Amino acid sequence: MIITIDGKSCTGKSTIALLLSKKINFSYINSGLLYRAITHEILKNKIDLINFKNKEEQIKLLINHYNFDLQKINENISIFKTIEISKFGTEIAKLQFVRDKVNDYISEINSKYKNIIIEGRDIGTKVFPNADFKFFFIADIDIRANRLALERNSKEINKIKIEIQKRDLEDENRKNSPLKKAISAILIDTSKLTIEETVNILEQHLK
Ligand SMILES: Nc1ncnc2c1ncn2[C@@H]1O[C@H](COP(=O)(O)OP(=O)(O)OP(=O)(O)O)[C@@H](O)[C@H]1O
Ligand SMILES: Nc1ccn([C@@H]2O[C@H](COP(=O)(O)O)[C@@H](O)[C@H]2O)c(=O)n1
Repeated sequence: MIITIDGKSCTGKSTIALLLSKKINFSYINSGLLYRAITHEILKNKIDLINFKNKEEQIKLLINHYNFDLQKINENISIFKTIEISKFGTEIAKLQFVRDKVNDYISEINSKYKNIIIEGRDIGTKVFPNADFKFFFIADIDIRANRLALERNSKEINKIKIEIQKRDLEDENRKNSPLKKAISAILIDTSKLTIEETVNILEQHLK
């Protein structure tokens, strides 16, 4: 069985996907982390991502030789969650060859597991349009900004709000696999829900 969770930034996709996967004993893929890992690799190789349009061939060459190491990625989540990687990750995710690299890897993992939860932006629309269950998360922007500020231990709520809004806008308006709700996806507004309540609601839908 394939369960997909897509939605806007900071709506709780990865938190809920991880907890639900443990509760119902499913495997779990956080596709955003894969985009972040590629972005980290590019920055590590000193490719300047400001105005990277003329560096696409260089990036393509690097990505061709890059192999995802899920264990290493999961051990270094905090490194991938920086503001810099969040910002450039959204730019890098616009490139179709990057999306192909991530989606090929997702397909490879999926082929090894019977039951899986995958979260991201285009999983229910593009990657697994025939998934068994699809969810789409939304939440009030102020609540999302407060949640991320809490996570980062920051008081810069307004700055964080602008950062999230910018990422949503870029994800929704890009040409390749834009963020949008699949028609068959169940809409979940996490604004007033606790983490536990959200997990329980999803579990109820699966019954
Ligand atoms: N229902 C909730 N109530 C309170 N806090 C929540 C809730 N859901 C998630 N959070 C918190 O909000 C923050 C963002 O959640 P999370 O990283 O899971 O979102 P996301 O949608 O995966 O974000 P992104 O796509 O940007 O990676 C986390 O600190 C998480 O603990
Ligand atoms: N399926 C996906 C998942 C993510 N992205 C892009 O990657 C960025 C980082 O993802 P997070 O979920 O970790 O925030 C995100 O802002 C998207 O631009 C994507 O395009 N498709």
